[in-house]
Amino acid sequence: MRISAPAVCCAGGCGSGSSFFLGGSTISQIYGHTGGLKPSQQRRVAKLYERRVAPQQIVTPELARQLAELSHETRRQIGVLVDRKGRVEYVIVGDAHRIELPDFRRMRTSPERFRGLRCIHTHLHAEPLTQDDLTDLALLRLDLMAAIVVDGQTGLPTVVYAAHLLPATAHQLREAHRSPYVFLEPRPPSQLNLDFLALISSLEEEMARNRRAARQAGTEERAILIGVTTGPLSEAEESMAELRELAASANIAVLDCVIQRRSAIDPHTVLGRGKLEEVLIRAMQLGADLIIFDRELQPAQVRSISEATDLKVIDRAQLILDIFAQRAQSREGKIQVELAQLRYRLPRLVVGQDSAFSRLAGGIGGRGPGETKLETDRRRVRDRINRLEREIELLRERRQERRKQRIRRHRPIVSLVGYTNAGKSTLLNALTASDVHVERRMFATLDPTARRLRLPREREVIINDTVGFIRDLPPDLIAAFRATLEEIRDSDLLLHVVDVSDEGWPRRFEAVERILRELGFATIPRLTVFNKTDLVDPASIAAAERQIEACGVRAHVFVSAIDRKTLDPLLARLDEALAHEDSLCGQPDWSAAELAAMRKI
Ligand SMILES: Nc1nc2c(ncn2[C@@H]2O[C@H](COP(=O)(O)OP(=O)(O)OP(=O)(O)O)[C@@H](O)[C@H]2O)c(=O)[nH]1
Ligand SMILES: [Mg+2]
Repeated sequence: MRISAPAVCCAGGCGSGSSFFLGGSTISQIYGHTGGLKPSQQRRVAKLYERRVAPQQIVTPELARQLAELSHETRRQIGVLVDRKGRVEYVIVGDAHRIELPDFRRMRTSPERFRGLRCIHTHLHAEPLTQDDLTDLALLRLDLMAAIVVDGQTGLPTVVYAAHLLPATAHQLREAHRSPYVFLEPRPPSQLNLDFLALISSLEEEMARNRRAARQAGTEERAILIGVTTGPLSEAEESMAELRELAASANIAVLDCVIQRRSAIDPHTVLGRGKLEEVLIRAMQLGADLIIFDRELQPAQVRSISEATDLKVIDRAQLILDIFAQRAQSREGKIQVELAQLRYRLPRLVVGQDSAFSRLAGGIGGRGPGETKLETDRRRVRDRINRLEREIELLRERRQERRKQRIRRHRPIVSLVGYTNAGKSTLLNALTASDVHVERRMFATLDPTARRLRLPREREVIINDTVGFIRDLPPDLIAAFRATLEEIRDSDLLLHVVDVSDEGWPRRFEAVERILRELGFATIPRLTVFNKTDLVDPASIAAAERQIEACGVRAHVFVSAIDRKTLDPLLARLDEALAHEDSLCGQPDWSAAELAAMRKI
């Protein structure tokens, strides 16, 4: 069995389905391959809509017999989808080997429930459930998949093969390679004495229990993270660890991480098709709400992956944008984030996916517009982008005015820059006895804060806290935050704060230097401030010192922002640097080749 594209059926049996009037006014649509059926056969197939099954039963012997007889006669598989009340909701005709289920994934179900439909269909060659049957069971989250074997001689049903899904926790999946399916013992239709309703409610209870257990305090959504790489596995793992941190910062519980190494990225599905199906089945078993890819997805890729699942699919850039959206406080911050989100999402608006607006209103989530709404949505997004750009331009001019005044007062400006979470705000607080918001999460700071700092030699400087950087910062975000980042441009000195307790610091250092270069700030003198020395042993500090000096960075200092005593050398260095700005010119303006060399350390 395979899931078909959203079913569009024409009346009268054109090969892709047909419609019938049964019992007066109701239209009963037969889905699938109806071409070539005699009108009398079509009528009998349509009559299947009138059958009822007791809710506790999987299938009645009568319905099984009718399905078998019709299949035998037409040499085609015939199937019905039955709801929890025992009503036949869909009738589908296939060919001798398969039938295609209508695609109803757009109708979302709660992640704590199955679809509320079981599929009962016939098999003409005595075959048990096929891999396609099982994949449909999982991807459509059906209550149950059953295949009635039709006797080739008599046309009567012999046995019923049936399977249902088994919810699991991430722990169970890791420990026991638990199969997602439970197969019932094959039995003749009259001996299927299982209370179907009781079974399905106990499975749904288990699913809800697992979800509650996976819900960590304060988390709102549950995700599976996917990394696909053509490079070294170690880099993919490091990047995945960062994606985990980002997810935590966005209040998302991570249920599982999957990394696949491939010789090439699949242009349609990113992962291989088989692997993608496996991930989707896993997501269903674990009760995930969304899948997050650790790379940028092209609009077409989002579309084709979304078509294979009713889970939400986002990429790393979108996750970062979501965090920014959750954090933005000031009017300017909010406008900048909204602009970045809209620019990012415009080419990615997909029919049936959440609209640009519902997402902004509701954070990560929601399903949205149909085809007709899409064009209106695109136009509205473009209009809004134009409005926001004008607003940002005004704010930018105001900012420039303020900066000019500051420069007129001749106070040197020092800006803290660095990777997110490096400790910039903590350092600002320690240096100026302020209480700027500090958090273990990434992107705690979005709005720049300026404070006055008095240096030992009575010199007063302005010190700026800025938004943290991250590897592969989404370009839309950089563009939108240009106004904020311009604050950095007028700095007399940059303090590049590096978290030395993070083993991956050289790569993070490199990412920040690269962004500074791209923003045109590489010529501003820089002092590298290794922070969090309280978390590492002296040997690691010495090793870091050797590494950085090997790269020609002489201007560096080691501190622990949570221990004021360690800040004196930094203050002295600042004083000295601002007294003779030339003393910092030893900081190289990194070329691409130097950055590559840095990376190999
Ligand atoms: N142990 C230790 N923790 C530190 C130190 N400096 C900062 N932290 C912690 O590191 C985390 C991040 O600190 P922040 O000051 O928010 O980092 P940031 O660079 O401003 O981060 P963003 O604003 O997100 O870019 C917080 O939990 C701090 O308490 C330090 O020297 N030692
Ligand atoms: Mg901060």
